Amino acid sequence: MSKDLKVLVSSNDFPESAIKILSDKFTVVVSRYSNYGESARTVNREELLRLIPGCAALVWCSDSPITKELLDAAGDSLKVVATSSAGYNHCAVDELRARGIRLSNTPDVLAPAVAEVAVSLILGAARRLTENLAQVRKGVWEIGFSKCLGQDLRGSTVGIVGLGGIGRAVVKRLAGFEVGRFLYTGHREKPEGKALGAQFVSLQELLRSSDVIVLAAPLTDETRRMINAETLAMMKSNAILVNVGRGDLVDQDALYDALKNNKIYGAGLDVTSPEPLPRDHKLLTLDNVFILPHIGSATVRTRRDMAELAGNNVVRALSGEPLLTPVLE
Ligand SMILES: O=CC(=O)O
Repeated sequence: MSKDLKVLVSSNDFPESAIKILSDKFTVVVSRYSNYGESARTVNREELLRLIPGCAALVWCSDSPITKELLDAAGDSLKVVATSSAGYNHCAVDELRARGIRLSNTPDVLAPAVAEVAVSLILGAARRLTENLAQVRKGVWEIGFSKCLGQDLRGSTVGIVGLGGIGRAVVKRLAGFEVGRFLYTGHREKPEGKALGAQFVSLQELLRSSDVIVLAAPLTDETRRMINAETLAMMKSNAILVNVGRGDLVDQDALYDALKNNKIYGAGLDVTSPEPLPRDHKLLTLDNVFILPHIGSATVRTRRDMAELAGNNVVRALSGEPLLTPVLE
């Protein structure tokens, strides 16, 4: 390891403790800009193109796409990309593979925080928080024996699509809500499912039986728009759909139609397509959707843990050791 090796950090808000992990060993170059907001992203793109030539590692701090243009500018010196995120659908995996560049992500460390947001979304949709909060703002409180009544989690069937770290953390957190039964679906039955008392079923069975459906799957060609007009039609009329994965898991036009026509009860979304969702988007006209601005992992501790894991992956890669959390070795 040597200070001759340069590491580029793609955003100016990367935690100090993670910068230190890198700067103890390498020369660290940090972008002057953040990646949040379209205008910052635009200037940051130029900044990164300017800074990346000669860098051995790139720490990526957002879910904006890593472009071929950036990888071309990096050239042969780039050995590893460490994305500070669990999802890596923005990471041009095929390009990295073709160039022999290693890739790491930050799974697991964010599962508890994302699961907390999943629980918030379930409660937000089940207890109709969008319309109830609007009542408070308007000064018109209409709660009676028939108006604005929500749904109980107690006794409900909760279906998890994708029993990875986040899915499992959701089940653990919901256990205290006296849920009736947990179902899950995915590529195969998992021993962890049994340990959690969750039953493995097909996607169709999960959609037909669940009162609450939590999408905790990565975005891949297989999962893209897995929730569409056809699969929404399989859901119960009291179903609540929660998405903490990626916006493109859901066909939003079909979701809008299902919510508008009360084909399902409600939705809670931490992720949308695009992000930010435009202020005039039709989903924002509905009372029965509770939307958050992609804050799943946004706690001080979790963002720091993610950043430090990304930093340690760079250290491992540049010392010729196996990555801690590899996507591409
Ligand atoms: O969405 C957040 C992540 O993938 O880390």
